[in-house]
This record gives sequence, structure tokens and C-alpha cells, in this order.
Amino acid sequence: MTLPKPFITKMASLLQSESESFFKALKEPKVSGLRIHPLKISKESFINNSPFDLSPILFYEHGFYYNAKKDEPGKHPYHYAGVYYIQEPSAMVPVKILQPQPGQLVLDLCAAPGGKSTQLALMMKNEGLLVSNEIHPKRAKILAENIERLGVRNCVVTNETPERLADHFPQFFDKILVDAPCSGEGMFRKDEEAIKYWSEEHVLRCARTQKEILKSAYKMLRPGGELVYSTCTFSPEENEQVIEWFVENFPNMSLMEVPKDAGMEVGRVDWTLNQRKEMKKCIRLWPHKIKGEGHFVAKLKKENDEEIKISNIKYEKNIVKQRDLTDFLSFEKQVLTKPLRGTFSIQKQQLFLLPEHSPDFGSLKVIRKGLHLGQFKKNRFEPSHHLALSLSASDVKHVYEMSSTEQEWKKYIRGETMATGKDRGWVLLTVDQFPIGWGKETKGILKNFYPKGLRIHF
Ligand SMILES: C[S@@+](CC[C@H](N)C(=O)[O-])C[C@H]1O[C@@H](n2cnc3c(N)ncnc32)[C@H](O)[C@@H]1O
Repeated sequence: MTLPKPFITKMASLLQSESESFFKALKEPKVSGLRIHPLKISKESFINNSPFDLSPILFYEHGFYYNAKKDEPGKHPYHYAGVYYIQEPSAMVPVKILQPQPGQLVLDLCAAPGGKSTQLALMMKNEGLLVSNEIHPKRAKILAENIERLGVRNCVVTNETPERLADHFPQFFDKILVDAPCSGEGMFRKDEEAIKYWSEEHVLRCARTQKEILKSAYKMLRPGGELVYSTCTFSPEENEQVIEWFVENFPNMSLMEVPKDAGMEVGRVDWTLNQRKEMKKCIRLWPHKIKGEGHFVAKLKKENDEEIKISNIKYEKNIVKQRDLTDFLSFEKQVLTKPLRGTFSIQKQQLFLLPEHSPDFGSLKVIRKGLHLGQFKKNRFEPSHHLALSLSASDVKHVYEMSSTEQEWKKYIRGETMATGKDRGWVLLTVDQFPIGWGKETKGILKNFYPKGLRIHF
């Protein structure tokens, strides 16, 4: 790895005597981590049942380091079953600091590919509303796929600009995460592109964008609400200086103290323009101080001193008529062990189960509205992959069990038809009890419903 010269000069001057260990750490291999889906598996069970060489991430209870030289968790069936999400360890910290609660209204404003959104939803135990927004259409699609793979039920995925969202949702959210686009200096060990793309101008451009995004986030935060700002870069211009600008321009935003784990450093007052002491409340994760690529995190609260506007946001009502659900209800009766409850929504023959408190999104571009249950076809209902991954084996009447230690699951992921010798209709396929997708059995043959776009040819 060849670091840009101006970056070396700048970091050497900022870090002084510490810079030697910083640059040494950047020459070491990246660390690799994954975060388990705590609603699907416990830590103990994961340690006992996964074949990986794991060690716990001390600053995140559901996180593990794995040995990237030996293990490929991205190719294990548990990955396709959404049992974990592969995530850089220090990227697990911002959501831990935001502490979203079940039932809250939460926004992830810069959400793709979905590491932090999936973490938010699981901490919320799939209860309440999570709006996960991504400005770039292709990345928004990847975000929706990860939301699906982890079986998240309470998330609406949008593809919008922060400004348009802010016009629609004034003072609406209890908690907002701004995991901002940044110059990615903390990506240097894992992504050569980040090095190629780096320049002082890029750092300053990112800082301007970050401030614009924060202005929109501010509008959407309710009085008393909390916001976490994070980046995976080291430059003060994108970190302490952005937060300093934020509290100076929005005086009812105040920095909150957050608990720091071993190895986490405080924000640098001496790297700000106006030496504001409260910048110490920010957190810095450095690759030479913790086992991770590095992050910056700040938590702020919107004080109540602003006039509270009555929000005129409308909520979605259950306008789907029972007769429109006939085919779904007969599917539900035949296949599921208990009915799904909540507010349904139908769009172009697609059926969704909305999160609680789901607002009307007006003309905003919505990619996925809650749990996608499936599609109405002529006189029948076809369940979705999202539904399969949101269920547990006990939620369905018929299961076809596979084992992670045998090769059969690969046939399924390749999209092959399988001979099961049974005739049970819709069947949920599982790997070691974890649902991985649907199949439809007729006359001893199971037709494969693993989505075509996700099939892999091993
Ligand atoms: C650091 S990444 C987010 C990573 C994500 N939170 C996760 O944990 O998987 C920042 C995201 O912001 C998006 N972005 C870029 N420019 C933006 C802008 N002007 N407004 C909002 N989001 C933007 C990028 O497309 C990118 O997906």
C-alpha cells in the first residue's frame, strides 16, 4: 500500500510522536469481523456451531473477529440465511452508542449497504419504525437485499436526498444515525480505491456534504431526540470540525457523554477551529489503539427549547380489504402455524406488512415498505424470499431440513430442483434450523424458489 504523500505529512503533523505506531498499524493486514443476528442465534450457540476461528470483539457484545486467511464466512450457508452480517469491527460502535429502542422512530440517513441499518433493526427487536435511506439507486437496492437477507421486519427502505426526506418528516424521528459519506481514510487497509480517491480537496468536499446532511438531519429530529454522527475517516475537517460547526450553528444541539471502551480515545479539542472543550465527548477509534480500521463517533441531543411544531404527518391506515387478501389468507392457513398480524399494504400485486407507526411516504421514493410478504399471481399467492428469512422453522407447517456440513444446501443455492419424495406444497428450507428460502413440493419434486438474482454457481 502506498499512502498519498500529503496524507502522510498531515497525519505526521497531527499525531506527532504517535504517528509512527499509526503508520505501522496501516501496514498491517486489515481486521475482519462479523456480527451475529441475536434474534436468530445466541453467542454461545454460534461459537459452538459455526466452523470459524472466532474471537470476541470486546467493544460489541454480538461481534466476533474471524480469521480471514482461513475462513470465508461470506460463502457459508449461515450467511445466506442471515445468521450474521460481515462488518468491520469499529463500524459496530455508532449504533451501540445510538442505543435505538424497540418501538422508537429511527432514521438511518446514509444507509447502504446496510451494516448499521441491520444492526439498528435488530437492536430494536424488529419493533417500531426504521427508515433506511440511501441516495444512490444502485446502493439502495443492495441495502434492500441486506434488509431482506437479515429478515428485518420493521424497515422502510427509501432512495431519497436528505433534503426531500427532511421536507416530509419535520421533527419526526426519536433517533437519527448520520453515518456520513467521507474520505474513507479508515478504509485504506481494505480498499485501494479509497487511497486512489483521496486528496485534500476531497476531504474538504466531504466536509461540505456532511454539513448539508446534518442540516437535514437536524430538521427531522424531534425535540428531545438523539443523533449519532459517524465517519470512517481520521481528518479533523470531517470530524471534530464538522461537529463544532454543528453545535455552533444549531445551539440547541448539545454533545452527550458516551461510555468509552478500552482503547477508545476522546475527540481532539486541539484539532478544532475554536477549541471547544466539549469535543472531548466525541470518540475516536484508531487502528493502532483498538483492533479495528478506525471510526469517529459523536452523539448529540436536541434540547427541548425549540417551539414544538405539531407534525401533520399522516399514518397509513389499513385500507386493504379482506377480499383482496383471500389468496394470501389461504396461503397463510395452509403454510403458517400462526397468522401474521398488522397493517397490510398492496402495491402492484405485491403484499407488504407495514412496520408499526408507518407514516404515509407521499411522493418519496420507497424501495421496500416493511416486510415484503409476496406477490399475488392469478388465483394464488407466492411467498417472498423476505418472508422466508423473517420466519423461524416453527412458524411453518412444512420444513425441509438441510445440514451445513453436507453439500445439499449448495444445490438449493444454485437453484436446482430437488427430489424430496413428498407432496406438501409450500415448504420452508432450512440449514441447521435456519430458514434459507422457499420451495414448492409436488409429486415428490421440490421446485426451487431461491431468487434467481441471488443464485450462486459454486
Ligand atoms: C459510510 S457510507 C454508509 C455505510 C452504511 N451506514 C453501513 O453501515 O453500511 C455513506 C453513504 O452515504 C451515501 N451518500 C453519498 N452522498 C450522499 C449525500 N449527499 N447525502 C446522503 N447520502 C450520501 C453514500 O452513497 C453511502 O452509501
